[in-house]
Amino acid sequence: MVALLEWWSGTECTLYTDPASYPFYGKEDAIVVLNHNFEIDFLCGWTFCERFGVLGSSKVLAKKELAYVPVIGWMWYFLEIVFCKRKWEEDQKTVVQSLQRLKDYPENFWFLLYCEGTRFTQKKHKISMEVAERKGLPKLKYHLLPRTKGFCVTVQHLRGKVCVSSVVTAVYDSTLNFRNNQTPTLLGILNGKKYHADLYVRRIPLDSIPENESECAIWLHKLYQEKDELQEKYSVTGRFPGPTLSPPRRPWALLNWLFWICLLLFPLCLLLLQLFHSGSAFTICTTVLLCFAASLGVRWMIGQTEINRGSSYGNKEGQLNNNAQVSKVTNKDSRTTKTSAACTAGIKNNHEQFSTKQEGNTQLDQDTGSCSC
Ligand SMILES: CC/C=C\C/C=C\C/C=C\C/C=C\C/C=C\C/C=C\CCC(=O)SCCNC(=O)CCNC(=O)[C@H](O)C(C)(C)COP(=O)(O)OP(=O)(O)OC[C@H]1O[C@@H](n2cnc3c(N)ncnc32)[C@H](O)[C@@H]1OP(=O)(O)O
Ligand SMILES: CCCCCCCCCCCCCCCCCC(=O)OC[C@@H](O)COP(=O)(O)O
Repeated sequence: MVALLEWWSGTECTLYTDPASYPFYGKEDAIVVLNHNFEIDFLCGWTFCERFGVLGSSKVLAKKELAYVPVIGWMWYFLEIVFCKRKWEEDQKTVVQSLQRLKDYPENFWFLLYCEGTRFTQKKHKISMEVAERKGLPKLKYHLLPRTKGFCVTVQHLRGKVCVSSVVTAVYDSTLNFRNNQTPTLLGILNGKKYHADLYVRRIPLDSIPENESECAIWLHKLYQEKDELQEKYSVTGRFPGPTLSPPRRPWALLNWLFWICLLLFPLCLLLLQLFHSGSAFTICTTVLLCFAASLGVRWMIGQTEINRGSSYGNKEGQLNNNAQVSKVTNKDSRTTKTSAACTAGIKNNHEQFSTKQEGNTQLDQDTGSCSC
Protein backbone atom coordinates (compact mmCIF):
# COMPACT_ATOMS: atom_id res chain seq x y z
CA MET A 1 0.00 0.00 0.00
CA VAL A 2 2.85 2.38 0.85
CA ALA A 3 4.60 1.49 -2.41
CA LEU A 4 1.38 2.28 -4.29
CA LEU A 5 1.19 5.72 -2.69
CA GLU A 6 4.85 6.62 -3.01
CA TRP A 7 5.97 4.92 -6.21
CA TRP A 8 2.84 4.19 -8.25
CA SER A 9 0.91 7.43 -7.67
CA GLY A 10 4.02 9.47 -6.83
CA THR A 11 2.15 11.27 -4.04
CA GLU A 12 4.37 13.72 -2.20
CA CYS A 13 4.35 14.10 1.55
CA THR A 14 5.74 17.22 3.20
CA LEU A 15 6.42 17.33 6.92
CA TYR A 16 6.22 20.61 8.86
CA THR A 17 7.86 20.29 12.22
CA ASP A 18 10.24 21.85 14.71
CA PRO A 19 13.84 20.82 13.80
CA ALA A 20 14.54 20.21 17.50
CA SER A 21 11.83 17.51 17.59
CA TYR A 22 12.91 15.79 14.37
CA PRO A 23 15.68 13.60 15.90
CA PHE A 24 13.11 12.01 18.25
CA TYR A 25 10.90 10.69 15.44
CA GLY A 26 11.24 6.93 15.12
CA LYS A 27 13.53 6.80 18.15
CA GLU A 28 10.91 6.83 20.88
CA ASP A 29 7.47 5.40 21.66
CA ALA A 30 4.78 7.96 20.95
CA ILE A 31 1.03 8.51 20.85
CA VAL A 32 -0.04 10.15 17.59
CA VAL A 33 -3.20 12.29 17.49
CA LEU A 34 -4.43 12.90 13.96
CA ASN A 35 -7.43 14.62 12.31
CA HIS A 36 -9.75 12.26 10.44
CA ASN A 37 -10.97 14.01 7.28
CA PHE A 38 -9.50 12.05 4.38
CA GLU A 39 -10.04 8.63 2.87
CA ILE A 40 -6.32 7.96 2.65
CA ASP A 41 -5.14 9.61 5.86
CA PHE A 42 -4.19 6.18 7.26
CA LEU A 43 -2.06 5.60 4.16
CA CYS A 44 -0.20 8.90 4.58
CA GLY A 45 0.30 7.91 8.23
CA TRP A 46 1.88 4.64 7.10
CA THR A 47 4.13 6.51 4.68
CA PHE A 48 5.56 8.60 7.50
CA CYS A 49 5.89 5.47 9.63
CA GLU A 50 7.87 3.85 6.81
CA ARG A 51 10.14 6.85 6.40
CA PHE A 52 10.93 6.88 10.13
CA GLY A 53 11.39 3.09 10.27
CA VAL A 54 8.37 2.26 12.44
CA LEU A 55 5.95 0.87 9.85
CA GLY A 56 5.97 -2.62 11.37
CA SER A 57 5.33 -1.22 14.83
CA SER A 58 2.65 1.32 13.93
CA LYS A 59 -0.40 0.68 16.09
CA VAL A 60 -3.84 2.22 16.12
CA LEU A 61 -7.05 2.20 18.12
CA ALA A 62 -9.23 0.92 15.30
CA LYS A 63 -12.92 0.16 15.00
CA LYS A 64 -13.70 -3.53 15.44
CA GLU A 65 -15.27 -3.82 11.96
CA LEU A 66 -11.81 -3.42 10.39
CA ALA A 67 -10.62 -6.66 12.01
CA TYR A 68 -12.88 -8.53 9.56
CA VAL A 69 -11.49 -6.94 6.38
CA PRO A 70 -9.79 -9.82 4.56
CA VAL A 71 -5.98 -9.88 4.69
CA ILE A 72 -5.54 -6.31 6.06
CA GLY A 73 -7.79 -6.91 9.07
CA TRP A 74 -6.26 -10.28 9.83
CA MET A 75 -2.79 -8.79 9.51
CA TRP A 76 -3.75 -6.04 11.97
CA TYR A 77 -5.04 -8.63 14.41
CA PHE A 78 -1.64 -10.34 14.43
CA LEU A 79 0.17 -6.98 14.65
CA GLU A 80 -1.52 -6.34 18.02
CA ILE A 81 -3.64 -3.50 16.73
CA VAL A 82 -6.10 -2.42 19.44
CA PHE A 83 -9.73 -2.79 18.35
CA CYS A 84 -12.74 -1.09 19.89
CA LYS A 85 -16.51 -1.19 19.45
CA ARG A 86 -16.71 2.55 20.16
CA LYS A 87 -18.90 1.84 23.18
CA TRP A 88 -16.82 2.68 26.20
CA GLU A 89 -18.64 0.36 28.59
CA GLU A 90 -17.77 -2.59 26.34
CA ASP A 91 -14.33 -1.35 25.27
CA GLN A 92 -12.78 -0.35 28.55
CA LYS A 93 -11.58 -3.83 29.55
CA THR A 94 -10.20 -4.90 26.17
CA VAL A 95 -8.56 -1.53 25.44
CA VAL A 96 -6.80 -1.50 28.81
CA GLN A 97 -5.62 -5.10 28.31
CA SER A 98 -4.27 -4.31 24.84
CA LEU A 99 -2.49 -1.21 26.15
CA GLN A 100 -0.91 -3.27 28.92
CA ARG A 101 0.40 -5.69 26.28
CA LEU A 102 1.82 -2.80 24.27
CA LYS A 103 3.97 -1.80 27.22
CA ASP A 104 6.11 -4.87 26.61
CA TYR A 105 6.49 -4.13 22.92
CA PRO A 106 10.16 -4.65 22.06
CA GLU A 107 10.50 -1.93 19.41
CA ASN A 108 9.71 1.77 19.20
CA PHE A 109 6.05 2.11 18.32
CA TRP A 110 3.62 4.85 17.34
CA PHE A 111 0.10 4.46 18.68
CA LEU A 112 -2.36 6.37 16.51
CA LEU A 113 -5.57 7.81 17.92
CA TYR A 114 -8.19 9.44 15.74
CA CYS A 115 -9.83 11.08 18.74
CA GLU A 116 -12.78 12.28 16.64
CA GLY A 117 -13.66 8.57 16.45
CA THR A 118 -15.06 8.73 12.93
CA ARG A 119 -14.45 10.57 9.69
CA PHE A 120 -15.66 14.14 9.21
CA THR A 121 -18.96 14.63 7.40
CA GLN A 122 -21.18 17.71 7.48
CA LYS A 123 -23.92 15.82 9.29
CA LYS A 124 -21.58 14.34 11.92
CA HIS A 125 -20.06 17.79 12.38
CA LYS A 126 -23.44 19.41 12.95
CA ILE A 127 -24.46 16.81 15.55
CA SER A 128 -21.10 16.93 17.24
CA MET A 129 -21.26 20.73 17.53
CA GLU A 130 -24.67 20.40 19.17
CA VAL A 131 -22.94 18.24 21.77
CA ALA A 132 -20.19 20.85 22.12
CA GLU A 133 -22.75 23.59 22.64
CA ARG A 134 -24.52 21.55 25.29
CA LYS A 135 -21.22 20.97 27.07
CA GLY A 136 -20.37 24.67 26.95
CA LEU A 137 -17.35 24.00 24.75
CA PRO A 138 -16.26 26.30 21.89
CA LYS A 139 -17.40 25.16 18.47
CA LEU A 140 -14.88 23.66 16.07
CA LYS A 141 -14.97 24.39 12.38
CA TYR A 142 -12.73 21.69 10.94
CA HIS A 143 -12.97 18.91 13.52
CA LEU A 144 -15.59 16.83 15.27
CA LEU A 145 -15.65 17.06 19.03
CA PRO A 146 -12.94 14.67 20.27
CA ARG A 147 -13.95 11.59 22.27
CA THR A 148 -11.78 11.77 25.31
CA LYS A 149 -11.96 8.35 26.99
CA GLY A 150 -9.60 6.52 24.64
CA PHE A 151 -6.97 9.26 24.79
CA CYS A 152 -7.07 9.60 28.56
CA VAL A 153 -6.82 5.88 29.19
CA THR A 154 -3.97 5.58 26.67
CA VAL A 155 -2.03 8.41 28.30
CA GLN A 156 -2.62 6.84 31.71
CA HIS A 157 -1.55 3.33 30.75
CA LEU A 158 1.37 4.04 28.44
CA ARG A 159 2.91 6.58 30.79
CA GLY A 160 6.45 5.81 31.87
CA LYS A 161 7.03 2.92 34.22
CA VAL A 162 10.49 1.87 35.27
CA CYS A 163 9.87 -1.87 35.03
CA VAL A 164 8.58 -2.06 31.46
CA SER A 165 10.51 -2.00 28.23
CA SER A 166 8.26 0.48 26.41
CA VAL A 167 7.76 3.97 27.77
CA VAL A 168 5.79 6.52 25.79
CA THR A 169 7.56 9.83 26.08
CA ALA A 170 5.55 12.11 23.82
CA VAL A 171 2.31 12.86 22.05
CA TYR A 172 2.65 13.88 18.40
CA ASP A 173 -0.11 16.34 17.67
CA SER A 174 -0.47 15.83 13.91
CA THR A 175 -2.62 17.65 11.39
CA LEU A 176 -2.95 16.45 7.81
CA ASN A 177 -4.11 18.40 4.79
CA PHE A 178 -3.93 18.09 1.03
CA ARG A 179 -2.85 20.92 -1.24
CA ASN A 180 -5.36 22.80 -3.40
CA ASN A 181 -8.36 21.31 -1.58
CA GLN A 182 -7.67 17.89 -3.09
CA THR A 183 -9.97 15.12 -1.86
CA PRO A 184 -7.79 12.04 -2.33
CA THR A 185 -9.24 8.55 -2.62
CA LEU A 186 -7.77 5.07 -2.68
CA LEU A 187 -9.25 4.53 -6.14
CA GLY A 188 -7.42 7.70 -7.24
CA ILE A 189 -4.16 6.25 -5.90
CA LEU A 190 -4.82 2.95 -7.71
CA ASN A 191 -5.44 4.94 -10.89
CA GLY A 192 -2.04 6.56 -10.43
CA LYS A 193 -3.29 10.02 -9.44
CA LYS A 194 -0.69 12.16 -7.71
CA TYR A 195 -1.60 14.11 -4.57
CA HIS A 196 0.37 16.38 -2.29
CA ALA A 197 -0.02 15.83 1.45
CA ASP A 198 1.08 18.32 4.11
CA LEU A 199 1.53 17.00 7.65
CA TYR A 200 2.15 19.30 10.59
CA VAL A 201 3.60 17.58 13.67
CA ARG A 202 4.11 19.12 17.09
CA ARG A 203 5.93 17.02 19.69
CA ILE A 204 4.42 17.39 23.15
CA PRO A 205 6.27 15.72 26.05
CA LEU A 206 3.95 13.31 27.86
CA ASP A 207 4.96 14.81 31.23
CA SER A 208 3.13 18.01 30.33
CA ILE A 209 -0.22 16.21 29.93
CA PRO A 210 -2.36 15.93 33.08
CA GLU A 211 -2.76 12.46 34.55
CA ASN A 212 -6.15 13.08 36.11
CA GLU A 213 -8.93 11.95 33.75
CA SER A 214 -11.11 15.05 33.77
CA GLU A 215 -8.11 17.36 33.44
CA CYS A 216 -6.77 15.20 30.63
CA ALA A 217 -10.15 15.48 28.84
CA ILE A 218 -10.06 19.26 29.17
CA TRP A 219 -6.49 19.23 27.83
CA LEU A 220 -7.62 17.23 24.77
CA HIS A 221 -10.52 19.60 24.06
CA LYS A 222 -8.05 22.50 24.21
CA LEU A 223 -5.70 20.67 21.84
CA TYR A 224 -8.53 20.30 19.32
CA GLN A 225 -9.33 24.00 19.62
CA GLU A 226 -5.68 24.71 18.75
CA LYS A 227 -5.78 22.22 15.90
CA ASP A 228 -8.85 24.01 14.57
CA GLU A 229 -6.99 27.35 14.60
CA LEU A 230 -4.12 25.72 12.73
CA GLN A 231 -6.51 24.40 10.07
CA GLU A 232 -7.98 27.89 9.73
CA LYS A 233 -4.47 29.24 9.05
CA TYR A 234 -3.87 26.49 6.49
CA SER A 235 -7.12 27.28 4.70
CA VAL A 236 -6.08 30.95 4.42
CA THR A 237 -2.39 30.57 3.57
CA GLY A 238 -2.30 27.11 1.96
CA ARG A 239 0.56 26.03 4.19
CA PHE A 240 1.33 25.23 7.79
CA PRO A 241 3.60 27.52 9.80
CA GLY A 242 7.25 26.68 10.38
CA PRO A 243 9.98 24.96 8.43
CA THR A 244 9.51 21.85 6.30
CA LEU A 245 11.71 18.83 6.87
CA SER A 246 10.55 16.04 4.64
CA PRO A 247 12.20 12.68 5.04
CA PRO A 248 12.77 11.21 1.56
CA ARG A 249 10.93 8.11 0.39
CA ARG A 250 12.98 4.93 0.81
CA PRO A 251 13.23 2.04 -1.65
CA TRP A 252 12.20 -0.72 0.79
CA ALA A 253 8.45 -0.65 0.15
CA LEU A 254 9.06 -0.81 -3.61
CA LEU A 255 11.59 -3.65 -3.30
CA ASN A 256 9.22 -5.54 -1.04
CA TRP A 257 6.44 -5.09 -3.60
CA LEU A 258 8.60 -6.21 -6.51
CA PHE A 259 9.70 -9.27 -4.54
CA TRP A 260 6.11 -10.39 -3.88
CA ILE A 261 5.05 -9.63 -7.46
CA CYS A 262 7.80 -11.89 -8.79
CA LEU A 263 7.12 -14.59 -6.25
CA LEU A 264 3.32 -14.62 -6.50
CA LEU A 265 2.01 -12.88 -9.60
CA PHE A 266 4.31 -14.50 -12.14
CA PRO A 267 3.40 -18.12 -11.22
CA LEU A 268 -0.26 -17.06 -10.83
CA CYS A 269 -0.32 -15.70 -14.38
CA LEU A 270 1.27 -18.92 -15.66
CA LEU A 271 -1.38 -20.93 -13.84
CA LEU A 272 -4.17 -18.82 -15.35
CA LEU A 273 -2.74 -19.25 -18.82
CA GLN A 274 -2.59 -23.01 -18.34
CA LEU A 275 -6.18 -23.08 -17.14
CA PHE A 276 -7.35 -21.16 -20.21
CA HIS A 277 -5.37 -23.44 -22.50
CA SER A 278 -6.88 -26.52 -20.87
CA GLY A 279 -9.91 -26.04 -23.14
CA SER A 280 -12.33 -27.20 -20.46
CA ALA A 281 -15.38 -24.90 -20.43
CA PHE A 282 -16.02 -25.74 -16.80
CA THR A 283 -12.44 -24.81 -15.77
CA ILE A 284 -12.54 -21.57 -17.74
CA CYS A 285 -15.95 -20.57 -16.34
CA THR A 286 -14.87 -21.36 -12.77
CA THR A 287 -11.66 -19.36 -13.22
CA VAL A 288 -13.54 -16.37 -14.64
CA LEU A 289 -16.05 -16.55 -11.79
CA LEU A 290 -13.26 -16.74 -9.19
CA CYS A 291 -11.48 -13.73 -10.73
CA PHE A 292 -14.76 -11.83 -10.77
CA ALA A 293 -15.44 -12.69 -7.11
CA ALA A 294 -11.88 -11.66 -6.18
CA SER A 295 -12.26 -8.30 -7.92
CA LEU A 296 -15.60 -7.73 -6.17
CA GLY A 297 -13.86 -8.55 -2.88
CA VAL A 298 -11.10 -6.02 -3.56
CA ARG A 299 -13.69 -3.41 -4.54
CA TRP A 300 -15.52 -4.07 -1.27
CA MET A 301 -12.26 -3.59 0.62
CA ILE A 302 -11.63 -0.32 -1.15
CA GLY A 303 -15.19 0.65 -0.21
CA GLN A 304 -14.18 0.41 3.46
CA THR A 305 -12.04 3.49 2.94
CA GLU A 306 -14.83 5.56 1.38
CA ILE A 307 -16.37 8.20 3.60
CA ASN A 308 -19.79 8.06 1.95
CA ARG A 309 -19.96 4.36 2.87
CA GLY A 310 -18.80 5.11 6.41
CA SER A 311 -20.40 4.11 9.68
CA SER A 312 -23.27 5.89 11.36
CA TYR A 313 -21.22 6.45 14.52
CA GLY A 314 -21.70 10.05 15.62
CA ASN A 315 -24.36 10.44 12.95
CA LYS A 316 -27.46 9.65 14.86
CA GLU A 317 -29.58 12.23 16.52
CA GLY A 318 -30.80 9.41 18.76
CA GLN A 319 -27.29 8.78 20.04
CA LEU A 320 -27.47 12.10 21.81
CA ASN A 321 -30.59 11.02 23.64
CA ASN A 322 -29.17 7.69 24.62
CA ASN A 323 -25.95 9.08 25.97
CA ALA A 324 -25.98 8.37 29.64
CA GLN A 325 -23.89 11.38 30.43
CA VAL A 326 -23.78 14.94 29.30
CA SER A 327 -21.00 16.91 30.87
CA LYS A 328 -20.50 20.58 30.95
CA VAL A 329 -16.88 21.48 31.13
CA THR A 330 -15.85 25.01 31.83
CA ASN A 331 -12.42 26.36 32.49
CA LYS A 332 -12.32 29.82 34.03
CA ASP A 333 -9.33 31.55 35.58
CA SER A 334 -7.56 28.22 35.93
CA ARG A 335 -10.45 27.04 38.12
CA THR A 336 -12.04 23.99 36.58
CA THR A 337 -15.53 22.78 37.20
CA LYS A 338 -16.96 19.70 35.64
CA THR A 339 -20.72 19.65 35.71
CA SER A 340 -22.39 16.42 34.90
CA ALA A 341 -25.97 15.40 34.47
CA ALA A 342 -27.36 11.97 33.71
CA CYS A 343 -30.10 12.05 31.13
CA THR A 344 -32.40 9.52 29.54
CA ALA A 345 -33.96 9.17 26.11
CA GLY A 346 -36.51 11.80 25.33
CA ILE A 347 -35.17 14.58 27.50
CA LYS A 348 -32.50 15.75 25.08
CA ASN A 349 -33.79 19.32 25.07
CA ASN A 350 -33.76 19.60 28.81
CA HIS A 351 -30.13 18.82 29.53
CA GLU A 352 -29.39 22.21 30.97
CA GLN A 353 -31.98 21.73 33.71
CA PHE A 354 -30.23 18.76 35.23
CA SER A 355 -26.81 20.13 35.94
CA THR A 356 -25.32 19.60 39.33
CA LYS A 357 -21.98 20.73 40.69
CA GLN A 358 -21.34 17.37 42.30
CA GLU A 359 -20.62 14.57 39.85
CA GLY A 360 -22.59 11.38 40.42
CA ASN A 361 -25.38 13.05 42.33
CA THR A 362 -27.88 12.64 39.58
CA GLN A 363 -30.57 9.99 39.79
CA LEU A 364 -31.95 8.57 36.63
CA ASP A 365 -35.36 7.08 36.07
CA GLN A 366 -35.14 4.86 33.00
CA ASP A 367 -38.91 4.36 32.74
CA THR A 368 -40.19 7.87 33.06
CA GLY A 369 -37.20 9.68 31.60
CA SER A 370 -37.11 12.03 34.56
CA CYS A 371 -34.05 13.09 36.50
CA SER A 372 -33.64 14.13 40.09
CA CYS A 373 -30.51 15.65 41.53
C1 LIG B 1 6.45 12.35 12.56
C2 LIG B 1 5.23 11.77 11.98
C3 LIG B 1 4.12 11.75 12.93
C4 LIG B 1 2.95 11.21 12.70
C5 LIG B 1 2.58 10.41 11.53
C6 LIG B 1 1.14 10.16 11.51
C7 LIG B 1 0.54 9.00 11.65
C8 LIG B 1 1.21 7.70 11.72
C9 LIG B 1 0.95 6.90 12.92
C10 LIG B 1 0.51 5.67 12.95
C11 LIG B 1 -0.11 4.98 11.80
C12 LIG B 1 -0.69 3.71 12.26
C13 LIG B 1 -1.69 3.09 11.71
C14 LIG B 1 -2.55 3.63 10.65
C15 LIG B 1 -3.26 2.54 9.98
C16 LIG B 1 -4.48 2.33 9.94
C17 LIG B 1 -5.53 3.16 10.58
C18 LIG B 1 -6.82 2.89 9.99
C19 LIG B 1 -7.97 2.93 10.56
C20 LIG B 1 -8.32 2.93 11.99
C21 LIG B 1 -9.07 4.14 12.38
C22 LIG B 1 -10.34 3.88 13.07
O1 LIG B 1 -10.90 2.83 13.07
S1 LIG B 1 -10.98 5.26 13.88
C23 LIG B 1 -12.35 4.64 14.77
C24 LIG B 1 -12.01 3.92 16.03
N1 LIG B 1 -11.17 4.61 16.90
C25 LIG B 1 -11.61 5.53 17.78
O2 LIG B 1 -12.78 5.81 17.90
C26 LIG B 1 -10.59 6.19 18.63
C27 LIG B 1 -11.11 7.43 19.32
N2 LIG B 1 -12.23 7.15 20.21
C28 LIG B 1 -12.09 6.98 21.53
O3 LIG B 1 -10.98 7.04 22.00
C29 LIG B 1 -13.34 6.74 22.34
O4 LIG B 1 -13.16 7.35 23.57
C30 LIG B 1 -13.65 5.26 22.54
C31 LIG B 1 -13.84 4.56 21.19
C32 LIG B 1 -12.57 4.55 23.31
C33 LIG B 1 -14.98 5.14 23.33
O5 LIG B 1 -15.95 5.85 22.62
P1 LIG B 1 -17.35 6.24 23.26
O6 LIG B 1 -18.10 7.00 22.24
O7 LIG B 1 -18.06 5.06 23.82
O8 LIG B 1 -16.96 7.06 24.53
P2 LIG B 1 -16.49 8.53 24.78
O9 LIG B 1 -16.72 8.78 26.22
O10 LIG B 1 -15.12 8.77 24.40
O11 LIG B 1 -17.48 9.41 23.94
C34 LIG B 1 -18.71 9.78 24.49
C35 LIG B 1 -18.61 11.25 24.80
O12 LIG B 1 -18.53 11.92 23.56
C36 LIG B 1 -19.49 12.95 23.52
N3 LIG B 1 -19.81 13.15 22.13
C37 LIG B 1 -19.05 13.85 21.29
N4 LIG B 1 -19.59 13.86 20.09
C38 LIG B 1 -20.70 13.13 20.15
C39 LIG B 1 -21.66 12.77 19.19
N5 LIG B 1 -21.56 13.15 17.94
N6 LIG B 1 -22.67 12.00 19.58
C40 LIG B 1 -22.76 11.58 20.85
N7 LIG B 1 -21.86 11.89 21.79
C41 LIG B 1 -20.84 12.67 21.45
C42 LIG B 1 -20.57 12.46 24.43
O13 LIG B 1 -21.32 13.52 24.91
C43 LIG B 1 -19.80 11.79 25.55
O14 LIG B 1 -19.33 12.77 26.42
P3 LIG B 1 -19.03 12.52 27.99
O15 LIG B 1 -18.75 13.85 28.57
O16 LIG B 1 -20.26 11.91 28.53
O17 LIG B 1 -17.86 11.61 28.08
C1 LIG C 1 -1.89 -4.11 -7.23
C2 LIG C 1 -3.28 -4.27 -6.74
C3 LIG C 1 -3.44 -3.67 -5.45
C4 LIG C 1 -4.83 -3.86 -4.94
C5 LIG C 1 -4.96 -3.07 -3.72
C6 LIG C 1 -6.23 -3.40 -3.01
C7 LIG C 1 -6.35 -2.49 -1.92
C8 LIG C 1 -7.39 -2.90 -0.93
C9 LIG C 1 -7.16 -2.05 0.22
C10 LIG C 1 -8.11 -2.22 1.31
C11 LIG C 1 -7.68 -1.38 2.46
C12 LIG C 1 -8.61 -1.53 3.57
C13 LIG C 1 -8.08 -0.73 4.71
C14 LIG C 1 -9.19 -0.04 5.36
C15 LIG C 1 -8.66 1.01 6.26
C16 LIG C 1 -9.70 2.02 6.48
C17 LIG C 1 -9.29 2.93 7.58
C18 LIG C 1 -10.30 3.91 7.86
O1 LIG C 1 -10.20 5.03 7.48
O2 LIG C 1 -11.32 3.49 8.66
C19 LIG C 1 -12.30 4.40 8.96
C20 LIG C 1 -12.42 4.55 10.45
O3 LIG C 1 -11.32 5.19 10.93
C21 LIG C 1 -13.64 5.32 10.81
O4 LIG C 1 -14.70 4.81 10.14
P1 LIG C 1 -16.07 5.62 9.96
O5 LIG C 1 -16.73 5.67 11.29
O6 LIG C 1 -15.76 6.97 9.43
O7 LIG C 1 -16.83 4.78 9.00
